[in-house]
Amino acid sequence: MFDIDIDLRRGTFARRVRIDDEARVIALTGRSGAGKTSVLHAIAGLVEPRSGRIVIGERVLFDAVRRIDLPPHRRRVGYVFQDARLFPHLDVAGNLRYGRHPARERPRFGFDAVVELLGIASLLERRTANLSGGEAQRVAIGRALLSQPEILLLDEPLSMLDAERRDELLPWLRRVRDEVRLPMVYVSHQAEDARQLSASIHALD
Ligand SMILES: Nc1ncnc2c1ncn2[C@@H]1O[C@H](COP(=O)(O)OP(=O)(O)OP(=O)(O)O)[C@@H](O)[C@H]1O
Repeated sequence: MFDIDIDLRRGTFARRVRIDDEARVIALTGRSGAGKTSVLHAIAGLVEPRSGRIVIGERVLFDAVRRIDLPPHRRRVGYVFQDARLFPHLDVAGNLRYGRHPARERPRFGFDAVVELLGIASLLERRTANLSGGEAQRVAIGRALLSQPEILLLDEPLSMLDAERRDELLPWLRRVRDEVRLPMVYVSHQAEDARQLSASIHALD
C-alpha cells in the first residue's frame, strides 16, 4: 500500500525515509524533530523531497525520476492537525461543510454518514470555541473526510489532549480506521498511542 523512499531536506535537517509496507494503516513515531510532520507534508505535497518517490496504493504522488509531482489539491489528502484548527466564526455544521468537495453527485463520504460515524449530530449547531479537545478533533476528522480524500493523514491528533480525553477519542479513531477504508498515516511521538491504531509502526529515530 505504501511505497515511500524520499530524501527530505528542510534547512539543516536532512533525512532519508523509506517505508515499504503492505498495511493500509501505518504509524510514524519518533522524538520531536525526527521528521514525522515533514513526511506528512511530503505526502500532502507541501514540501518537495530532493529525490525519490511516494506511491500510495496505485497512486503515484511523486516520482523524481519520472518527473511526477502532483499538486496538493490533486493528491486528495485529508489532513488532521495536532490542534483541530476549526474555523472559530463557523458553527460545527459550517466547519464540516467548509471542507466539502464541490459537486460530487455520489460522494463516498456523505454528510449524514460522517456525522453518524463520528457521533457529532448533537454538536452541529455548537460554536467551536466551547467544544472539548476531543470533540473538536472529531469535527476536524469529519471535515477532512467530507473533502472526499483518498488518503487520510493524522498528525498527532491526541497530543494536545489530557489522558481522559485521549481515552475518549481513541475509540473514535479506531472506528474511523476500521470503517473508512482509506490508506491512513498516523503520527505520534508516543509509541503506545501508535500501537493502539496500527500494527505497522515505523520509527523515524
Ligand atoms: N520550514 C522549515 N525550514 C527549516 N527547517 C524546518 C522547516 N520545517 C521543519 N524543519 C526542521 O525539520 C526537522 C523535522 O521537523 P518535523 O516537524 O518534521 O519533526 P517532527 O518529528 O514532526 O517533530 P514534532 O514531533 O516536534 O512535531 C526539525 O529539525 C525542524 O526544525
